[in-house]
Amino acid sequence: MEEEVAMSKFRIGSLPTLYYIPDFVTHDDQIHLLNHINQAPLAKWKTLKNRRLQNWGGVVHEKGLLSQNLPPWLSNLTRRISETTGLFPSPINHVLINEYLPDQGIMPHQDGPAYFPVVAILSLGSPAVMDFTPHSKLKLSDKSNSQSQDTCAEASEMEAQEWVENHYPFSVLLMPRSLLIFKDEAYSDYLHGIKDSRVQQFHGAVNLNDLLERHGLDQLLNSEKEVIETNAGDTKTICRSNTRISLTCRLVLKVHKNLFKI
Ligand SMILES: O=C(O)CCC(=O)C(=O)O
Ligand SMILES: [Fe+2]
Repeated sequence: MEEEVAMSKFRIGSLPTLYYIPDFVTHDDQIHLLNHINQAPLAKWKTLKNRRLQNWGGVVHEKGLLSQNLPPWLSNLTRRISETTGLFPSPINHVLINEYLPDQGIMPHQDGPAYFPVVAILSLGSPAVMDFTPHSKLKLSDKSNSQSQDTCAEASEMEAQEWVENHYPFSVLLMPRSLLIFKDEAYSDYLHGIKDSRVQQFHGAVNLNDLLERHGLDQLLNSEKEVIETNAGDTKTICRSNTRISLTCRLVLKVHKNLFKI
């Protein structure tokens, strides 16, 4: 609970479990991290259809993590994330590094069941807009399965309707060097994804007011040349011109020591 109080100043939007920490790492830290990521052997990259990724900490299976120690340049970062947020019950042991070219993104998805339901994502390079979409299908079928046939059908339908009415899609503007954290409801009731387009709109982003309060629009526009305002302030877009690198830091509670080198 104490940690949630410490984190409360970083809460964004209407969900109690979504946090955004601007400038979590310095410009020098960003260069240092990017150097390590870019110096990794080519074989460390796994190329998917619409992005490349590096997997650190071991292999995640349904039954847990076949763990490998994180290198110090990553464990220094994950230790800081744990200490600052106080939201991880034991040290973060897995980091996925995603690389996106300006027209690449990630499909709406929910993170796998092997992870403890808290995720911290550090953004580096180009900004991006992350969209959160209520996960209604699963939620509704969960509810209808758990109710006993006819007697509860009506109550269940009302509950489902209420659930839909209380869950809205929203987006978050992920600026370079920021840390996004989401857990519990934001983790389980929403899919998250990034559109695979170079131009992304962010005028409805739930952290926009915080960013504007902190930087002012002029500074935001000037500091990141990819952030653009058009139409007399109505439409705000980013136009990604560089690579974005994200570090998704998570915890797998069930760990098997990996005896084999991978
Ligand atoms: O790149 C990001 O910001 C999101 C990555 C993500 O959702 C994941 O690795 O599961
Ligand atoms: Fe994810």
